[in-house]
Amino acid sequence: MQTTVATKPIDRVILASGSPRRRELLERMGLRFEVFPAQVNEWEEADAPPAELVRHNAALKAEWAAVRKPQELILASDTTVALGDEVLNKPVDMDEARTMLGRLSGKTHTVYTSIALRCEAHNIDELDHVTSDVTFRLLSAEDIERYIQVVNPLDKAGAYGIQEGKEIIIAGLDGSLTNVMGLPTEFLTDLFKRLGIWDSLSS
Ligand SMILES: Cc1cn([C@H]2C[C@H](O)[C@@H](COP(=O)(O)OP(=O)(O)OP(=O)(O)O)O2)c(=O)[nH]c1=O
Repeated sequence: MQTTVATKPIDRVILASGSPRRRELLERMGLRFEVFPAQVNEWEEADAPPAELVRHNAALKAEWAAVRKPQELILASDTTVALGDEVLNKPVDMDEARTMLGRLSGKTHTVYTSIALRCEAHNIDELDHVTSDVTFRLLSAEDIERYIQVVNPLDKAGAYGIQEGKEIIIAGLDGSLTNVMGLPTEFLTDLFKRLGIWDSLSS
């Protein structure tokens, strides 16, 4: 005899991320959510195509959570910085952070953040990415030292956070600020509305 399992309505998001910025941005959106950080080995090659890299990593994180919580709506993301043809991920130490900030100095780079949304029970499987262009001020060695004293660069792609100490490093932004911080909230709002689940997540 076949048994059918009742499908649970979508009433919250499972954020498959350990990033405090993603949590904060989701809180600001006013949605019901729980945090369930995915434990995966991310693809981090410097010469990988950035769009493919962030999409691959978000899909990996979403998959990790979706197999463990097939009834839930899983949200996963990945952020990276692309300077020309090169991908700058999180620096491994302070020296690499200094080098990354020196390379970004006086230039415009592109920040890529992907969004993977999965719900096995409701057949939701969405994968996309958003880009923003960020221009750095011309930084002296003193500016870089001052910056890494006020901001921990080690847990951030490109060794900087646009949300912290931006007066030291940022000259301009073209695109979404929340995308640079790790979760493009405008894009996400539109996606939830398109899927018809915004009201059930926020009410
Ligand atoms: C460029 C930039 C990145 N970042 C952060 C966002 C991401 O948290 C981090 C990039 O690493 P990610 O691998 O995208 O995320 P994470 O490891 O912090 O969290 P998880 O994999 O569990 O979801 O860099 C900022 O906070 N501000 C910025 O301006």
